[in-house]
Amino acid sequence: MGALSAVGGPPPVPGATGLAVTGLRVAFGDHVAVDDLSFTLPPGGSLGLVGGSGSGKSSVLRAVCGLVRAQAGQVALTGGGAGAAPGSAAFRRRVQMVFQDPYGSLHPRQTVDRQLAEPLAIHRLDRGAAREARIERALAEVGLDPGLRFRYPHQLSGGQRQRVAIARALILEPNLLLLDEPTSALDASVQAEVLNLLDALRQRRGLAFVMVSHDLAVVAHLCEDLVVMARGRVVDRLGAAALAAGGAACAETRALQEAAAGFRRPAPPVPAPPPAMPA
Ligand SMILES: Nc1ncnc2c1ncn2[C@@H]1O[C@H](COP(=O)(O)OP(=O)(O)OP(=O)(O)O)[C@@H](O)[C@H]1O
Repeated sequence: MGALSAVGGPPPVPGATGLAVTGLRVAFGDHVAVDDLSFTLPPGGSLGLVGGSGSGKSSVLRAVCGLVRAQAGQVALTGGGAGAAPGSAAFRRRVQMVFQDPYGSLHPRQTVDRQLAEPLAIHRLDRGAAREARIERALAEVGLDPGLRFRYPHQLSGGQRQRVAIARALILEPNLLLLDEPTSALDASVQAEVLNLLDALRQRRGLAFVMVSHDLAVVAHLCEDLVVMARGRVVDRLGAAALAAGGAACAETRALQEAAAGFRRPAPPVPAPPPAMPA
């Protein structure tokens, strides 16, 4: 990614869903990973969760979608999704997660077709022509060639695997995507393709995003707002434009900005113009 750039975000669409997390606490034994954490995501909005390693970012996403049990706090959908209670089938349909490592999140012995059909079967949406139509649409939406439909994960590139994982998340037509470092396992050029795909899907479908990333440039590119975490707590909240402008007031945010600047690759040298031909 290049310099940090702010995004405007799509206008809210009717039925767009948001998220309210209040007083969330997640502990693993004696270790408190998330401590009294609250944030809101407006319907159709996009929020980046950033912070150092071990600050609790992934635990927040896992608690929101019910993969880990929260010891305290509330998770509620707002906007069009209000009323779908955590744990209900309606919530599981509306909220989908995309993981960092598509190799780990896809079943190694199942074809793309089967991976995409499974959520449809769970939610009883696989009757008759609906199964075919949904699978074909999901593949097209993530730009995957229909010829890859009966391949296994090991027969795909890393970028193709992550597209399958995104298609699997989209096939139930969710309103909120939880993205846990969705591009960090990919090569830089493929990262940009997948980020552009996510951005386009968000605009097209009016999706809301919560995205965890180490990479401030990635988050600033895709998200309008950022929450900075340290030691399981929120220590800063700022807009992508403020992040791009630099000079955050919070020490943790500044440290992330400095780390991002330190890792930014220098621009490639501009080739010298060819020598002028004698007249
Ligand atoms: N299943 C688990 N069992 C025990 N401890 C866990 C578990 N999951 C996370 N932790 C611990 O909780 C803390 C927060 O982890 P978490 O993965 O949420 O952080 P993170 O900010 O996403 O880190 P990273 O950026 O390195 O992925 C860490 O100290 C981690 O070791």
